[in-house]
Amino acid sequence: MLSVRQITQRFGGITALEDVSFSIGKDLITGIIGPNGAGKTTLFNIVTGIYTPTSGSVLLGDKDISRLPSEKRAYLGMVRTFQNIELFGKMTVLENVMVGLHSKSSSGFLACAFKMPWHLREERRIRDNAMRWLEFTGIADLAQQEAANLPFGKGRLLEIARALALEPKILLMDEPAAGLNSKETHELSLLIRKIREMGVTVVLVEHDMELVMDICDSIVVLNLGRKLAEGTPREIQENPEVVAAYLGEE
Ligand SMILES: Nc1ncnc2c1ncn2[C@@H]1O[C@H](COP(=O)(O)OP(=O)(O)OP(=O)(O)O)[C@@H](O)[C@H]1O
Repeated sequence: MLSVRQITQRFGGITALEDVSFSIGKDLITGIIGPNGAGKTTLFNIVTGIYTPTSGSVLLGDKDISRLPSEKRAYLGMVRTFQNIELFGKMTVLENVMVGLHSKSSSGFLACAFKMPWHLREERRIRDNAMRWLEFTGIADLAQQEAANLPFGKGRLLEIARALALEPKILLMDEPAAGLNSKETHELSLLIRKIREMGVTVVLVEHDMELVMDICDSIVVLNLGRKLAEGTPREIQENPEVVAAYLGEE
């Protein structure tokens, strides 16, 4: 469904990625891992449209999206979450999810300004829909709290709720477990599985090896800008080259 073909990325004299190719299976959870400096963030930024690769392409189905900006990729069903949570602090938790839905709303400015009946109906529909995603991620009880007051782990769940409200086909997550304690990480693993069961393809860049091995159906390992291995968690754990790359890091 999503594939990268022969991606090379250079920054001046540094080659961050060289000739990286792989495909991501529909309705699966795919993890991208690798030691520090392997090129994971660079690859994530290319897939999500922040960087245009020096060469190579990103395909969604048959469509070459390598040069599409992030917001256009969102229209095609690719939505991302950030490692540094980006929420509207002054708004409530519920409003944070509603904001994303308003951008998809059909209700125009005048209808909104004059509070026309169809606008109010639309507003209620958006509110109910946003609430549904707060329930899905387990934070409905916090709907009326200011987002700035949320504990870190709940903020991460809110960011996931907001991304899901856009009804992505592919959810790309940048280190979703970063900063979470072990209980929160366990809850996150259950949530990511639930997202897959809903028929959403999940791609994550993640340092937490336990989480990756637990939830991923497929793993791509990068090392020094190249693809070192690709396979099931078991195949990756048993791959001597992968083990050596990680040991070399210590
Ligand atoms: N904007 C940039 N300009 C110059 N060099 C860069 C840039 N971004 C990344 N690099 C270099 O590219 C290489 C890969 O970096 P990248 O951040 O993608 O690795 P990573 O696997 O995400 O690492 P980490 O696990 O430490 O976050 C590194 O050598 C890095 O210094």
